[in-house]
Amino acid sequence: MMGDMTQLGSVMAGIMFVWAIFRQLFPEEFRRDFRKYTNKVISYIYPYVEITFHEYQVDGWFERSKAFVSIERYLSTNSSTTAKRLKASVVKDTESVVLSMDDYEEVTDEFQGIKIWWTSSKNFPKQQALFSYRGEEEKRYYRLTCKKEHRDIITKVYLKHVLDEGKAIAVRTRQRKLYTNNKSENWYGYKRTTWSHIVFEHPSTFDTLAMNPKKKKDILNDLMTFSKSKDYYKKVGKSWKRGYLLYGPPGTGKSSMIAAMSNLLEYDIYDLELTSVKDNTDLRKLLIDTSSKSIIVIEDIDCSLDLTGQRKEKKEESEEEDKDPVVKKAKGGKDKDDKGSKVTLSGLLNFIDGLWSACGSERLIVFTTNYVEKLDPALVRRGRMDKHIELSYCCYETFKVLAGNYLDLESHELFATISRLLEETNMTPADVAENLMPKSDEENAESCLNNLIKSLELAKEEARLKAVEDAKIKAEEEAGKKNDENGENVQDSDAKLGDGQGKC
Ligand SMILES: Nc1ncnc2c1ncn2[C@@H]1O[C@H](COP(=O)(O)OP(=O)(O)OP(=O)(O)O)[C@@H](O)[C@H]1O
Ligand SMILES: [Mg+2]
Repeated sequence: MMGDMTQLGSVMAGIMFVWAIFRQLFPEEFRRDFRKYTNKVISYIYPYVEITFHEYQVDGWFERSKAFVSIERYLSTNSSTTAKRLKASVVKDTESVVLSMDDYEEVTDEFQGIKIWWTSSKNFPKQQALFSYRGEEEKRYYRLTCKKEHRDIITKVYLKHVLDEGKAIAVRTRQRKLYTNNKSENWYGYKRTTWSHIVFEHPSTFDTLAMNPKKKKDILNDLMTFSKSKDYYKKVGKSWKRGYLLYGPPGTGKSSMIAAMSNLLEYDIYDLELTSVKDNTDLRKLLIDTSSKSIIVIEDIDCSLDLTGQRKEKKEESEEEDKDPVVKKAKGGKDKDDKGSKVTLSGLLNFIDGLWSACGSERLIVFTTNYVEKLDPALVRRGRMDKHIELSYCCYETFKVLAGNYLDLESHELFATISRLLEETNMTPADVAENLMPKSDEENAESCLNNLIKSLELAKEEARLKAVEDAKIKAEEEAGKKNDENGENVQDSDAKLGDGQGKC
């Protein structure tokens, strides 16, 4: 091929020379017709087909062409063994070095016995633009050359293979990211930066997550099934996404589970802080800027905004305010624009499953809350939040996983005492884990278990005292109410210790 190309180069140089003289002698119209016919003749005798892939497309000014990026990845494995001059670049935000062929290099590839030539090159701008976002830098491109008779197989089969393989390499080598949304007012500039990110490295996995094994298996199956169900979702006409609602007291493992999900499926995490989002339109922009294979998380959804079952009242209220400025003034005199976030419940519902939510695919949406009962039923209905997972106080099964993780223990004579105490009192997995962690070199597994027993006994005693205190207050209130009727104190019968309800 190189020999062929050199010969061809000399022929072309000759043609160019003749062309220069020709330009001087003949008028423009004549030259145009002549050029048309010469191109026809050259394409007839030139035995190759060339396809060019530019780095930036005309309509995708900021974004590198996806095809170009995939080809670059594909050739990075191929060219690093065959090209003589390579270009090394550290992929943005990762530590891996990617080798790609340098400009004006040529590598060959083989597909089903067909030889393909790839060259990398660049064009220089004809003139300097007055104003350009990317600067008027050179425009790089890859050019594929193959024999004319292989045109069909190359365009229909080989190119698909290159793009798919390039994408697969990107997935294999990428580092996962944890994104957070920037405040809406910081978005505008020459490039919209709706999300900022860091590399995501959280050690939580489904192995380290302590919970009822049956429940854990069920969640694992659900996630794995989801990740493999592209065709199924298409068949039933649903966009490929799934909503999870994680609820339970603080320290029961909701955030740890999100990290474990991300580690299991290798998805990025978009941690959405709703209070920083100006309005529903900005919420939609954020959604559009998320990628596939990701988990969109809204933590503590009950605290994020006032979304707690007041959809109708809020609508009526704001209609009333809009109609009557006096009412608005009376309600604090604030203009709507003065408020922090104007995201509404219906904006959030649309974010989850409105038309725009179908713009990406393979996405999980996860809400967490400590108070599930406070949420509007519309927000958590099946179809939006498909799976509701309760993470609860530590039970014996949960404790056994933690003892295995923290102390490498599968059994111990103290386990029976701990099991009984866990039934009698409520302690979060976070507190149990803290007690199981050795605090000095002198501590061993047994002393850690004893620390836990002491803490559980203390928690039990505290719960008992609190229950007595609550009962006393309640009785006094009841007595106050009934004082005029019969003057008797009502004995409280509701005082309960941690009764192990809602565990596992
Ligand atoms: N189920 C669990 N399995 C393993 N570790 C846990 C579990 N629950 C809590 N922990 C430990 O406690 C710490 C706090 O847990 P996590 O942040 O996941 O709780 P959370 O439910 O998200 O709490 P919050 O409601 O306050 O956000 C974790 O770093 C982890 O070490
Ligand atoms: Mg949390």
